[in-house]
Amino acid sequence: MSALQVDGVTVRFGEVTAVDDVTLTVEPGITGLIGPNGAGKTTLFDVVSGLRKPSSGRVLLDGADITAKGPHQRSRMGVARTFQRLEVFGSLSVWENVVVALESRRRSPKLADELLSRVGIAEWAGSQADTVPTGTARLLELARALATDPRLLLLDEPSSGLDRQETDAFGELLRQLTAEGRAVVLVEHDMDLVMGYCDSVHVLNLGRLLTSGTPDEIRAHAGVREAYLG
Ligand SMILES: Nc1ncnc2c1ncn2[C@@H]1O[C@H](COP(=O)(O)OP(=O)(O)OP(=O)(O)O)[C@@H](O)[C@H]1O
Repeated sequence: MSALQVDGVTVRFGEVTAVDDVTLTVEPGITGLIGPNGAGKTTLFDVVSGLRKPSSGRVLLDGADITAKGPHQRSRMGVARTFQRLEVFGSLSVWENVVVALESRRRSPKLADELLSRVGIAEWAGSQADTVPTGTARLLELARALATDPRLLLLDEPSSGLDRQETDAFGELLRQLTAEGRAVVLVEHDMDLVMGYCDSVHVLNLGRLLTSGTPDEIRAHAGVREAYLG
């Protein structure tokens, strides 16, 4: 059974159709969601995480229809998400940010150190969150998402702010997370990360699903090169 099914989802903002009858599945592993600016990637994440109700269509998590459920219910069901614009608590320390996320699930604060080590930012634990570099703040967002022990992890441009070496370490971390049975979906413009680490890729263009396939299939697809890869 697919971890996630998006079934005929359409989102309209007035005259603009941001997501246009998109049907796709996400299997356990790493899935890329790519496409030019304005293709509808973030809007689709909003629909999957429950922040936006689709104009039509359904969302299924492990086969169960969650379309009517709100973001908190989905979060409790195992959906976690990070944002393109960072959403950490700036006045709290890095460590406290993770503790807040753990406590929201009644999980032990003792897990915070382990999570910070896991994402590679343990040395920043005592720093105030709004003083750390962007790449570190992105990894903190990931640690906060992992604090909820998600089955489905939606990451919106997680590698921005990371250098090449950090991006590769990040890709390896994603592999470990999926080895634990989690499904990871990546909205990402860094094609080395997408092509190097994704098991499958969906391409959106102007709100529609252009194609889906393995990284090699996507690279070879003439329409994708024209619309996006250049
Ligand atoms: N709240 C909104 N109100 C009106 N239009 C919106 C809103 N949110 C998104 N849109 C429009 O919907 C379309 C899809 O936007 P979306 O942000 O989902 O694209 P994206 O693929 O995530 O782009 P990017 O790579 O630039 O983040 C765009 O035309 C955008 O202008």
